[in-house]
Amino acid sequence: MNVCVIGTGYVGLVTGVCLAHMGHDVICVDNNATKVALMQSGKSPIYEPGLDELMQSSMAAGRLRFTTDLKAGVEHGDVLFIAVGTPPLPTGESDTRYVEAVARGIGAHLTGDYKVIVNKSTVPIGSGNWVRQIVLDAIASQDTTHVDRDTLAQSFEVVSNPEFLREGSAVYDTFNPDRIVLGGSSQRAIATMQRLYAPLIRRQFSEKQSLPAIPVVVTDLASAEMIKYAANAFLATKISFINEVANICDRVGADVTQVAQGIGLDSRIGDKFLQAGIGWGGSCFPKDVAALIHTARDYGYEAPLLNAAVQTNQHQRLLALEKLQQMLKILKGKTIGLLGLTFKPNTDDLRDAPALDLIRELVRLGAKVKAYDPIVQPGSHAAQDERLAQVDLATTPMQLAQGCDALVLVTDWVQFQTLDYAAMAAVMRQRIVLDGRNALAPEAIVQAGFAYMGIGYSVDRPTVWGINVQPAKATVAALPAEQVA
Ligand SMILES: NC(=O)c1ccc[n+]([C@@H]2O[C@H](COP(=O)([O-])OP(=O)(O)OC[C@H]3O[C@@H](n4cnc5c(N)ncnc54)[C@H](O)[C@@H]3O)[C@@H](O)[C@H]2O)c1
Ligand SMILES: O=c1ccn([C@@H]2O[C@H](COP(=O)(O)OP(=O)(O)O[C@H]3O[C@H](CO)[C@@H](O)[C@H](O)[C@H]3O)[C@@H](O)[C@H]2O)c(=O)[nH]1
Repeated sequence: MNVCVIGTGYVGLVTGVCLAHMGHDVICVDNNATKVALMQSGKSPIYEPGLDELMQSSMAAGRLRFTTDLKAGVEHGDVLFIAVGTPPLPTGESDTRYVEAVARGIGAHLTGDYKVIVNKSTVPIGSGNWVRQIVLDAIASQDTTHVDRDTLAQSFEVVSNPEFLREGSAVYDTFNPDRIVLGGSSQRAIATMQRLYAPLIRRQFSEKQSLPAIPVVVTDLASAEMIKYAANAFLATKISFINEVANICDRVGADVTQVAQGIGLDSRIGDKFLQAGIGWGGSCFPKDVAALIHTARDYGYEAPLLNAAVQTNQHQRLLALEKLQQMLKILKGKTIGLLGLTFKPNTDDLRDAPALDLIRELVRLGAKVKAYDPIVQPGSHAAQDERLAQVDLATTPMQLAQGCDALVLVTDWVQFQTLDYAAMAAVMRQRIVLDGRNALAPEAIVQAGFAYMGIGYSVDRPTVWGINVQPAKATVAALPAEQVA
């Protein structure tokens, strides 16, 4: 089928590339000419494992093109995906101006051939009908000579098809979704979408044909839109829940990693998204939970559970600061080294990253902040972010450790598990590791000469400190087990 994807951020680009890999003929449109030129040269503007290779092979096969020309894209596509950003406004409400601009642009270029307009962006409940109206308004003001306006008005339908991919595993997630959600009232539009996704649903394009077909949820527009918000809100709440349990573990002397394992084995709970740490961030959870709370408020409902999930997260995101203060007391003049900056591993995305809150507060308290991130390297695009202006970016973990009073693991990049911590300890001023993701082996870190703190770890494990442990006791606790009498 002929497909047009408008907006080539994480979602648009990955959707376009994967649909091309499935055999469709895809044009991706973006209004950022620099980005389009980069993609035309076969390079992805985002860091996403596996994307470049797939992109280049589909381009070579002639099934994937990039342009700034919306008209060409609209004329080409039987299915037109809207995949532009919906960032948060200061009120928490979703900023839908980019979706609106694209819907207007589509309406201005419709040809009279049947097209399905797909809301792939995460949009407020009710946006499907709103997009339809914007397209109709644009048709009404279209300067058409070739097709009458009634024909144009009947030539399209709107479907909601929310996206559930995660950054860092976006390609894998697109080819292996847990479900596909299609919202709309037109049988023809839904059938078109099912035809589009048929190779994916039956996994016909890959070697994974023996796996069961991917479930397709067909529903109305509003329910499809709500499924997206409810999924993200549930996952964010689940993380806030385990973080709250971790904070209690810290106080009572239990180990949250063991607790997570213990509850996760209950199939009603499940073992995913139970990793306690310094809070959830990224381009989606914070903005989507805020948008759902805002929608609830618009309808006179306060959504107390969602508000509590956000509140717990706000506390969690500054927990590292609290723990550093417990250990180092005065942070003014101290040097803190951050291991990782991005909101999660395998992405260069800094949107709403917990590291940014931590940097802001450490700088405010007079600490010097250094950071090492495998992707956000000095000179990289991501490193230009003005919120990193006061951060001394290191090019190696050793360079990071030099002169630090403490290291904080902020992002659980897998390579941080196997750094030469003994060598790093040797060049530090004080030897403290605060593992903000519970990603390291505490015993190995202590053996390398560090005092180790996790999030929600038990004090009865001799090598680990909890938040309520006084420094004197903690010094003893950090010694190798045989020396703790
Ligand atoms: N990032 C994710 O992991 C993810 C996952 C699921 C859903 N979503 C949702 O998908 C949507 C897109 O998110 P993203 O992170 O890919 O966004 P993004 O901000 O990374 O990218 C948006 C792209 O749209 C382009 N654009 C803006 N206005 C345009 C216009 N008028 N015409 C053409 N192009 C235009 C921008 O240049 C940019 O390249 C959002 O609603 C988001 O909530 C994101
Ligand atoms: O057990 C966990 C799991 C995640 N996180 C944090 O939660 C945030 C989000 O992580 P993740 O969900 O893996 O990343 P995203 O790429 O933001 O993906 C989420 O947001 C996307 C955008 O809506 C959705 O499509 C995905 O389904 C949803 O998982 C990150 O800061 C993680 O560090 C934890 O703290 N503990």
